[in-house]
Amino acid sequence: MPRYRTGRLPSFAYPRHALALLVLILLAGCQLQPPEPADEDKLAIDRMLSLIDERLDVAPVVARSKWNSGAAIEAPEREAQILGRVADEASEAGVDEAFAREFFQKQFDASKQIQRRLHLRWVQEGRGPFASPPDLAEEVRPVLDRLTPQLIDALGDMQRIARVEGAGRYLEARARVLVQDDFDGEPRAVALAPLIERMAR
Ligand SMILES: O=C(O)C(=O)C[C@]1(C(=O)O)C=C[C@@H](O)C=C1
Repeated sequence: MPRYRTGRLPSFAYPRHALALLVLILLAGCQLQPPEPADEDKLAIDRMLSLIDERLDVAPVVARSKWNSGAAIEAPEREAQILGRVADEASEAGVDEAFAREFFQKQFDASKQIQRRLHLRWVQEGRGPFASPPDLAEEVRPVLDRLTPQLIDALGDMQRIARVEGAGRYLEARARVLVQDDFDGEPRAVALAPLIERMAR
């Protein structure tokens, strides 16, 4: 005897499968939407990145000044002077001193990378001196000094939002837009490393 399907099974079971499938799709959708920091935190990250960019932008000016004067790219006494100030101001602003020092050391390293690469390029080009480059002590270093307290302030914000989910991912994506880098992204990666290491993805 043929067994007849009653028709109950499809009308009962398929809607349940469809519902389960819908729930799975919705859950997958939730997983595909990575968490994003709040607008206020995004603004703080953008400000930090713009300051890093501004600081890196001074490196070619330093390079031109040193090209003319023949001064060494590495200036350890100047780094020590900045780091001393950074330590004082960071502790006043409630920023972890080791974090602030590491951050500024990486900004020096990124600047030196840019300066070395430019000098190498100018050697290869057989470049002569630049016409009236700015004075390092009188004109260029004061620009960097004005950025120092602003960067420390921004580091305080980064410390506060370091555990915000998605902050690190947002920072990395925005860095490609806000921090220019004419050297294969290497100096930029160096400058950003202390932040990327600490920010939750
Ligand atoms: O002031 C200089 O001589 C620079 O080259 C700039 C800078 C900096 O980024 O502040 C970079 C490298 C030096 O070792 C010291 C300081």
